[in-house]
Amino acid sequence: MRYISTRGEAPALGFEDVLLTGLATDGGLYVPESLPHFSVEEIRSWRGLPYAELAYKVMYPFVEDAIPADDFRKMLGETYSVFSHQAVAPLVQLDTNEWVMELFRGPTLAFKDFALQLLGRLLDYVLEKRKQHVVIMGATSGDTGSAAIEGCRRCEHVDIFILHPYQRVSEVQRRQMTTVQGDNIHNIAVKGNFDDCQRMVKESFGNQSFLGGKTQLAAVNSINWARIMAQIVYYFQASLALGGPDRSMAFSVPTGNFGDIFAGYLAKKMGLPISQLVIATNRNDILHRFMSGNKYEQHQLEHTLSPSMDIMVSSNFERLLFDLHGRDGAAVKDLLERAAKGPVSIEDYRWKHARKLFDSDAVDDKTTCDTIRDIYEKNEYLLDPHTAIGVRAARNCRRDSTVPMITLGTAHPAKFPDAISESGLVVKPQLPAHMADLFEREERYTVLDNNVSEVQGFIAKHWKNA
Ligand SMILES: Cc1ncc(COP(=O)(O)O)c(C=O)c1O
Ligand SMILES: N[C@@H](CCOP(=O)(O)O)C(=O)O
Repeated sequence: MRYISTRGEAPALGFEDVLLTGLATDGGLYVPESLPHFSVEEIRSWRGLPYAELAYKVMYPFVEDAIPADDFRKMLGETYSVFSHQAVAPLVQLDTNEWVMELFRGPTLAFKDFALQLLGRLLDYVLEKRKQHVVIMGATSGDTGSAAIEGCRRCEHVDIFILHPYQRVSEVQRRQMTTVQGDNIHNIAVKGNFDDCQRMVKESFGNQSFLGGKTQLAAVNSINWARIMAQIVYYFQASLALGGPDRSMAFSVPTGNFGDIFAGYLAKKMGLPISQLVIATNRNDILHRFMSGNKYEQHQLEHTLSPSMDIMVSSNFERLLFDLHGRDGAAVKDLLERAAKGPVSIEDYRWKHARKLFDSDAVDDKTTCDTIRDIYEKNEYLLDPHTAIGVRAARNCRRDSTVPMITLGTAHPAKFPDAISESGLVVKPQLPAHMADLFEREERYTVLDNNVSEVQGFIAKHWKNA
């Protein structure tokens, strides 16, 4: 399998290099040159497989040139054995044909564990083979950071630098990152927002001279293709559990960086019958505004009760734009260069095609709280604020009530106690046993200005062999 850049100028790469490269040298994102396609018969034959084996079936075509089958199976077995539920991604029913898929049963309680537990193992495997070192540089609005640290901290050949927006992640999220001790783990609180952190990461990938040529950067954000690849699997899992592929499914996806829903779009292209994909955003609703009116325009970022989705520059949207533009990298490059300067639109027929692929909704804090409260009162089930946005959008956008609607449950409610109490509930979501002493653990992080040179200088000084 070869991977090509969405901006059309970087060299095509194989899986190993894509894994290590993160962002393409032309500033684009890597996507597979072509996708595997599975027949209904083949997908049906996967019913009842354990999650790790299903993951093997779905993902192996993407990695087969780089990793022998037995090695990949072993990695997947280890990856999904650390989840706390036997089903790995269990489904919870809210109402007739309405479900939440709990993607927060991994070690750091968010959907990021599905990909980052695997990414750590993939990096270890490839770096050990190559006897190579990398510096991981990642941006987080709260969940990617802890999942990346947990997934990669035991890798021998990495140093990890995670940038989070200072005072803009929940206390649980911050502590999940800053209390992990290790000489190769560095948390940086940037006096800015998530978009600033992500911009610094992308700029640093574009010019890595600050590392003095002694090592290279690797990505843990969903700019790394391996992240998206691992997130495709649970769409198959949910569908198979509810009668797919012999019936169609609808999914509602709490959306920020557009990685998770892009994985759903790929699952559909790979043959999974999906009749509806709902983009569910908070008030940082650039994607909903684009879907509603064909205007892609950045507004001032708002701080909401769903901080992990406080994102305006949605990285993976570029991967969709690439497809919408017939995989014309030059057109995507031109569009995104113009989008950095002001509002842009795309040709009407392309936009209409996007609207056939996705529905969308934006949910404000009050409605998020109302949804958390309503579902708790009716179902005695506690939603985190991101999942609540997904459930609300699912209800608002649903096209066919006979089709199962599955909202991706992206985080555990215990990560966001403020949103739960804001919704008027007195119930206190409990952290699981392995995190019971989180508030007693010692924290370690460095606060830096919103300045890329300062951040790069810090990394250059602190990585192991600097
Ligand atoms: C809890 C939670 N829900 C939803 C999202 C949005 O996912 P994506 O960025 O893949 O759109 C994020 C952040 O990525 C998240 O941390
Ligand atoms: N919500 C994310 C933001 C980063 O998204 P990613 O999927 O590109 O890593 C977070 O919690 O950090």
